Amino acid sequence: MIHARKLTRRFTARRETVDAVRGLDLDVERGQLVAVLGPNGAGKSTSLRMLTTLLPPTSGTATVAGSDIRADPAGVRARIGYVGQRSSAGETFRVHDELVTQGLAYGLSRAAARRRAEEMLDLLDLRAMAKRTPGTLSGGQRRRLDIAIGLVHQPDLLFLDEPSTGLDPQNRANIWEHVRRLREQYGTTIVLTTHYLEEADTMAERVVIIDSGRIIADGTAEALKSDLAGDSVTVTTASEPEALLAADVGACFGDTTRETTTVRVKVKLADTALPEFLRALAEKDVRVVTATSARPTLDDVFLALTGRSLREEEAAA
Ligand SMILES: Nc1ncnc2c1ncn2[C@@H]1O[C@H](COP(=O)(O)OP(=O)(O)OP(=O)(O)O)[C@@H](O)[C@H]1O
Repeated sequence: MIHARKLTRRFTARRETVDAVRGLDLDVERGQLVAVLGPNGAGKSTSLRMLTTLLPPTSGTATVAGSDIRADPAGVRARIGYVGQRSSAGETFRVHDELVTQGLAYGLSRAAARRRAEEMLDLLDLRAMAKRTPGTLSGGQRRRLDIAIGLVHQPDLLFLDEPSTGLDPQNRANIWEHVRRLREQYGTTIVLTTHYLEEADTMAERVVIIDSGRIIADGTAEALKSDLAGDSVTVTTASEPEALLAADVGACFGDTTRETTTVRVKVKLADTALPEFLRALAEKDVRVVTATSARPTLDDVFLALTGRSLREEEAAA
């Protein structure tokens, strides 16, 4: 569905240049649900805008839904849907009429546009709002309308730029529910950007992490977490000298850090490492007060790769 090679985009504004995307190589197969994750300014939107032909690349090539983004942008646009960060719905038409109008704009016959509008009202649970104007919809409903508009021409591939940003947790979950339904019913390939680590982790089958215009990790959330971050086991000891001893023992298991009486060890699999570690500590007469194990998050993956916390950067932004 997508084959991008060395895509770059440089912006020049007021004599300042920004290399927003620096050599994007990406292959997405039909039917995949891919979440593109990264901090503010990482280049997510710019990448999507190049792949959707909204922005010409500075260099590089890409084939999207069978057409070259430079040689045949119209061919790309005919077969993809794109839902940007800003709402694409106007304010004057009612929801149903807006969907029909968008269908006509894509060249559907009036009958086909009506049929498709009906389908979209059901798929995105918008039927109760069919006669309302977009201005009267809630944030979540409006987002669903944007997605419905992006799907009117039945694209094989849908790009969603931060579909759940700005929504409360319940509406975010609801958007994901609809994204999943879309995939199950139509087999649509979906590429979306998100800031939400937990969403990318639990909802997408593939996570592409972008930082400073480059892909720094690509795989299933599980694989990224176990390959790049690993589990950890943490013990607190009864005294600081015992923690020093525990840190020595921990070093035999993996990278170990200590803070006063707390010792944290990175391990491959915490479930088996924790009892072994505790046995080794008992042999050295180290008195363990608490013992916990933790699975990594995608933030730990980002931290391992960049030395920065995505969560903290988002909070600061
Ligand atoms: N039209 C433009 N002119 C100049 N710089 C731009 C332009 N568009 C984007 N940039 C810069 O390119 C970089 C990447 O921006 P982009 O919007 O792709 O990031 P992003 O990962 O989507 O961020 P966010 O999560 O905040 O939407 C940023 O440094 C941004 O300021």
